[in-house]
Amino acid sequence: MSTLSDAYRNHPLHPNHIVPLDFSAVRTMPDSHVWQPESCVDDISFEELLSSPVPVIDLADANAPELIGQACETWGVFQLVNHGISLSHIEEVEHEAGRLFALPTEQKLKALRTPCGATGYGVARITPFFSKYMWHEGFTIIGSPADHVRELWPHDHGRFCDVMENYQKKMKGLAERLTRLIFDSLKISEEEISWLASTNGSGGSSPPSTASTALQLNSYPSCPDPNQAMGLAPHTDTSLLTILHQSETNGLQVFRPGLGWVLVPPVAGAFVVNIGDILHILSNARFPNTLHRVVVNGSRQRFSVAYFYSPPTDYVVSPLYKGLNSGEDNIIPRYRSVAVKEYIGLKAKNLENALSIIRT
Ligand SMILES: C=C1C[C@]23C[C@@]1(O)CC[C@H]2[C@@]12CCC[C@@](C)(C(=O)O1)[C@H]2[C@@H]3C(=O)O
Ligand SMILES: O=C(O)CCC(=O)C(=O)O
Ligand SMILES: [Fe+2]
Repeated sequence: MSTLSDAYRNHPLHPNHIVPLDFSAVRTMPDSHVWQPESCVDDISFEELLSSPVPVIDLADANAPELIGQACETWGVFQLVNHGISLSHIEEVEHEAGRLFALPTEQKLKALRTPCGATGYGVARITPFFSKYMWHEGFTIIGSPADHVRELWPHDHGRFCDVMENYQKKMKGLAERLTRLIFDSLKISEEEISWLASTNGSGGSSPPSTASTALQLNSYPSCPDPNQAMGLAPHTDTSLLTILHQSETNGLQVFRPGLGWVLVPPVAGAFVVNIGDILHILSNARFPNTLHRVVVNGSRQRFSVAYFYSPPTDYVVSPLYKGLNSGEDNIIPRYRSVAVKEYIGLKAKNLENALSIIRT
């Protein structure tokens, strides 16, 4: 069975598209990082934001399944509170991420992602598609980060690894729970998603889930001219769904057609859940794959931690949603079937057109 790392191995990156800037040494904006003004600031006003906020859903609320279904359909993104993962666990992850990004640049470069690799320190994978660089550095983890982290802290890598591995386990449980709720709202049966582990909480032994998952630590250093910079350029996630925690500094914006860029305000302990391309395909385009970006700050460094959850890379994705009522049955599939690994390859070559290539 192939893995997420295998899926990226066939799409090597140019070395120029791996190494982040040494942000600690920068006092003025290098031209390589200056974006056209119109691509940076055109977010909606505070008043508009108040009248159209990204939904915040309490997972302990009896209506949560219905509210999640609605949010997926209208926004493709929502904030989740009362999800059962304690703030102290999240803060531990942020603390370790902060420790990593605070290392001197030459130290961080010891954990640099290789051109054919999927994990380690480096710029965002979408970098080659833009003529300017982003004000961002990242660290990607798939499973155990030990190989990279040993290079960073030869005598003291255990704590970082434990925290990240433990967090991935928690995220996986939450991702499975959300996936079940979401598929339920689409009237897609468990049999059609056999790759999803049956963690029914009854204590019985259950088959291991083979979902593809990755944890991405993001750092957006404070920037001498935030209006000219881009933290993370507009993109959709490839995943089925992404569960993100953002530190207390504003930065994440989602694009709402007809409205513009809408801030997703940080809520302590909340997760931002957003629909990725794979769920957009599975839902036969009923759920939008939310376009989002990150703007940066003039005085504060911002961190976020994103957990990407997808079916196994060999799984063939096709529109499973056939309508909620029998009258709607057999609605026309908007996309052809595509294996997860094939889709990753299409996106690695055509960031913006991957979905149109598989459109029927
Ligand atoms: C599983 C993954 C999704 C991701 C590529 C990756 O291998 C790990 C990094 C992820 C990330 C984070 C920043 C935005 C993004 C588009 C990118 O460039 O790297 C996503 C990728 C994705 O969703 O395709
Ligand atoms: O930093 C953020 O808030 C968003 C990060 C993101 O979009 C990603 O990692 O894909
Ligand atoms: Fe993203």
